[in-house]
Amino acid sequence: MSLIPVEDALSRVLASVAKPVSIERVPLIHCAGRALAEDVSALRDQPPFPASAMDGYAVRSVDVDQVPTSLHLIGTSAAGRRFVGNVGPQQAVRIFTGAPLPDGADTVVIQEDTEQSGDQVIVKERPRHSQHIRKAGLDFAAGDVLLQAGLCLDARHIGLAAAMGHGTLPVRCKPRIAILATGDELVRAGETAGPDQITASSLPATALMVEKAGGEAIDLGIARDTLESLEERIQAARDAKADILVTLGGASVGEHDLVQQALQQQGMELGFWRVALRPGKPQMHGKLDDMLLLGLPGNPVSSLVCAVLFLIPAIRALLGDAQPDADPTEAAILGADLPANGPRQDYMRASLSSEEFEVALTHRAERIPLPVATPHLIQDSSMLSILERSEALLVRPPHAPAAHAGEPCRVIRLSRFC
Ligand SMILES: Nc1nc2c(c(=O)[nH]1)N[C@H]1C(S)=C(S)[C@@H](COP(=O)(O)OP(=O)(O)OC[C@H]3O[C@@H](n4cnc5c(N)ncnc54)[C@H](O)[C@@H]3O)O[C@H]1N2
Ligand code: MOO
Repeated sequence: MSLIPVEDALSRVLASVAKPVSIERVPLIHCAGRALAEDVSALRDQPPFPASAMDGYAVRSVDVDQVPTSLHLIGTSAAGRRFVGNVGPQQAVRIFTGAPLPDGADTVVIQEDTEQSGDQVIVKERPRHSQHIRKAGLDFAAGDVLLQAGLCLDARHIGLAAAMGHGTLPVRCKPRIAILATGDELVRAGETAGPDQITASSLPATALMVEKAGGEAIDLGIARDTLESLEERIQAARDAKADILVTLGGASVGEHDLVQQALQQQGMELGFWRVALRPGKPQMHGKLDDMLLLGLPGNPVSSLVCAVLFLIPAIRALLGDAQPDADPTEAAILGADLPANGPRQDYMRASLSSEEFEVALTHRAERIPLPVATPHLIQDSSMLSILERSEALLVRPPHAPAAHAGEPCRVIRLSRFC
């Protein structure tokens, strides 16, 4: 099978997501990071009544045209307990921030512009008509659609939803992503490794990316390099009703790379295997009944790159995102000279400098600041210490010509995914 371009691979992955996951109602405080499933409208006006924005006195503006003037205090309107009655000529009501404006009053005089003496208040400064009053519905009105389906909910959305009168929101269920590391050489994080062993570092790292994207990570542990061990864990993923099974490693061509064979024995329909990218060439895709299969390569940097390119968009599609294939790159300036690229799309680990270049765009007069992306000299896909020092992946298309420092380039910011 020849290498397929990254865009084709992504289209095939997304085409194999049949439909978004179902919807559940969740209390607001548990909605952080969840994907809103439906448009949500306000159940009431906010504020629901004309309200005072200041502590002071509610008056009729005609009574305070000439100042100083003395008004008769007839009661108090507090937040949560309104004054019942009407403000008549030469009358005032003591009012506090957030309290309903009494009938008859049209202006609030702030406390600092008055003097109170018994049941009289002397207004010393002439107020602007209707000052310090928030009209009913100033913020929003009942029926206004303020939260759109597809939003990834944060504290701002939750505060707004609460003010709109909601206690729960309809969100997409978390897509269930089973993650299976494979290899005789692997031990779990924290376990003592034998002399020929290493830690399955991409198991917790991938789980974190899944959770950040709004999925639920199901840790299937480590399968050994036997068909029996692999098939047992694949069955565990089916039993867990996983939407996606992600395998880590065993995707390449060696005798111990049995993942594809094990999946095929269970009935996998292979989508593609091997993509024209670096790192991550052995990436595999398929389906086992309704379960999407993503075989990520074993090298931990390769698995992270493939998770960014294929797994996260698949999770977004499951969450009902209308554009799961939205371009994740942004503009930057190259910080070093680079040779011409080969036939695979390259994702180079790069640091992003905080000093930003001012760049004149050819098609626009304005100048925009851009970060400088400097690729690390060593690009070994096993090296996590370099990945940790990389804020971005610098994307180089297949056969890109040699490039020079200062030229425009495209980068993927890793903080969006990791
Ligand atoms: N003859 C060829 N050899 C290799 C090719 C090839 O095309 N022809 N491709 C290379 C590339 S590119 C990659 S990437 C790797 C990936 O192959 P596999 O997916 O089969 O990965 P493994 O062989 O199982 O492991 C590779 C490497 O990564 C370590 N590993 C595995 N799982 C984890 C994990 N969960 N966390 C951390 N590290 C892991 C494993 O110990 C190996 O060191 O193949 C090349 N070879
Ligand atoms: O493509 Mo491999 O993923 O170069 O390391």
